[in-house]
Amino acid sequence: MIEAHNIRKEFKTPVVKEGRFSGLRTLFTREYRTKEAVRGISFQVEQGEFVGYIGPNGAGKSTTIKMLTGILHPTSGRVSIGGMNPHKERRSVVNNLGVVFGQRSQLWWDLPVKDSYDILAKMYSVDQADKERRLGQFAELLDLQAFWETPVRKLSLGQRMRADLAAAMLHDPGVLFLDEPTIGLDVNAKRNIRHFLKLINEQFGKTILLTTHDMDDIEQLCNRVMVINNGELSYDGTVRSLRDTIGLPTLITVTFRGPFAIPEQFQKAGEGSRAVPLRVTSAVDNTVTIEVNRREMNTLDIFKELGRWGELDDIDMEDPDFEDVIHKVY
Ligand SMILES: Nc1ncnc2c1ncn2[C@@H]1O[C@H](COP(=O)(O)OP(=O)(O)OP(=O)(O)O)[C@@H](O)[C@H]1O
Repeated sequence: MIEAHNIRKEFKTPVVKEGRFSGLRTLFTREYRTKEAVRGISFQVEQGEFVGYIGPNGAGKSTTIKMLTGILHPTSGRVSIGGMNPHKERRSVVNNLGVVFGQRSQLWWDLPVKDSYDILAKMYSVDQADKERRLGQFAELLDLQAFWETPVRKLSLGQRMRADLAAAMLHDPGVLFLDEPTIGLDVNAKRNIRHFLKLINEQFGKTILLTTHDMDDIEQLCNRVMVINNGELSYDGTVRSLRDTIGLPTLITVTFRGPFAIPEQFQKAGEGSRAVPLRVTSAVDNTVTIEVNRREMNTLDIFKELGRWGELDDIDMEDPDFEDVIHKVY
């Protein structure tokens, strides 16, 4: 469906001169600096997948998306969407593509929301019946009626994002590229957008590539995540196995009823404590905090081990925050 085969992108930027008349000299300079923004990336996204594409600022995400949408031409390598080259067969590819940029709208700023849909329907040759049927559906799912007549510039950010999503879906594309669709939104608005995205992926079978800095978006929506770092793919797999690969510890807080004894090999700063999968990090009164690597010890064994220390009253387990996992990859 979406295919990138060893794509690279180099940008050549003029070297800015220092000193007096620097601007003028830069204008006539022949010196260029080459920046390799994407350094030979390959991946394949199948129909109906929901894939997260993440990486630190400047890693090359937008450059990749621009190559996939045909806005930029790869310096080398090959891209195809539904078997077509987005640069050469732009018209056909665009008909099957919806794009949402959280940072800017594709709607007409001064026009009422509904007028933008009229223009887009004409641009994509969507007939009247299809337009009305789809808008009816989106109006319900995204609650668009409340601001149907409002000029786009007067919409709240959450409303604007909902209006933009409907716009991207109006011509019923099979593939969606979403760039930060929840940026700046409050908890409720994020939840609504995520609910809609999940629905169009699961019920309508849309293939979605999502770029975001919000790790909750990734955890809640994506089956698969690709991490780009300094222009190269550093991970491509499930969110679950990314957690496992990184192997950050799960935090366990256990309260004992009555006396308990921590075996020496699990004690806080005990020599060799690094070698065991379970380490006590603090013990205050009857409450003990423990770090455990779940790759090395399963839940049942953890419970059995703790049961040997004393009579258990309460246990709380906290898996590592996905945000922390990602920091490890970056
Ligand atoms: N038109 C351009 N000309 C020169 N350099 C560019 C151009 N576009 C991007 N770059 C450079 O390429 C690198 C990758 O940029 P890109 O915008 O793809 O990163 P990103 O992962 O999308 O970052 P962010 O999360 O900040 O949006 C950066 O170093 C950026 O400065």
